[in-house]
Amino acid sequence: MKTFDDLYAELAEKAAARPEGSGTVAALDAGVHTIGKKIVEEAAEAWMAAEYESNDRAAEEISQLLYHLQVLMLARGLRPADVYAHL
Ligand SMILES: N=c1c2ncn([C@@H]3O[C@H](COP(=O)(O)OP(=O)(O)OP(=O)(O)O)[C@@H](O)[C@H]3O)c2ncn1[C@@H]1O[C@H](COP(=O)(O)O)[C@@H](O)[C@H]1O
Repeated sequence: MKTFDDLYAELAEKAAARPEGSGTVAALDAGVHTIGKKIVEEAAEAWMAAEYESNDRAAEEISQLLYHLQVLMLARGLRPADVYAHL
C-alpha cells in the first residue's frame, strides 16, 4: 500500500525525469492556478462522496485530493517536512 510519503517520492521523481505521458508532469506544466482549480474540484468531490456515497468512494475521492495537493506542493517546491512542520 502506498503512503503519502511514497507517493510524494514517486511524484518528485516524475517531476525530475519528466517521462512521456505523465499526468503529473502535465499538471506541473499547467501551473499553480490550474492545479489550484483542480484541488477545489477534488475537494468538492470528496465532500459530496462523504455526504452521499460509500466510505470506499469517499476514500477514493480523498486520495485524489491528496494527490493534487502533492502536485501543488511540488509546483511550489514544498516537501512533506515543510507541511508536517505545521501539523
Ligand atoms: N494517485 C494518482 C491520482 N489521483 C488522482 N489523479 C488524477 O486526478 C484525476 C481525478 O480524476 P476524476 O475522476 O476527478 O476525473 P476527471 O475530473 O475526469 O479527470 P481529468 O479529466 O481532470 O483528468 C485523474 O484523472 C488523474 O488525472 C491521479 N493521477 C496520478 N496518481 C498517481 O500518481 C503517480 C504518477 O502518475 P503519472 O504522473 O500520471 O504517471 C501514479 O502512481 C498514479 O497512480
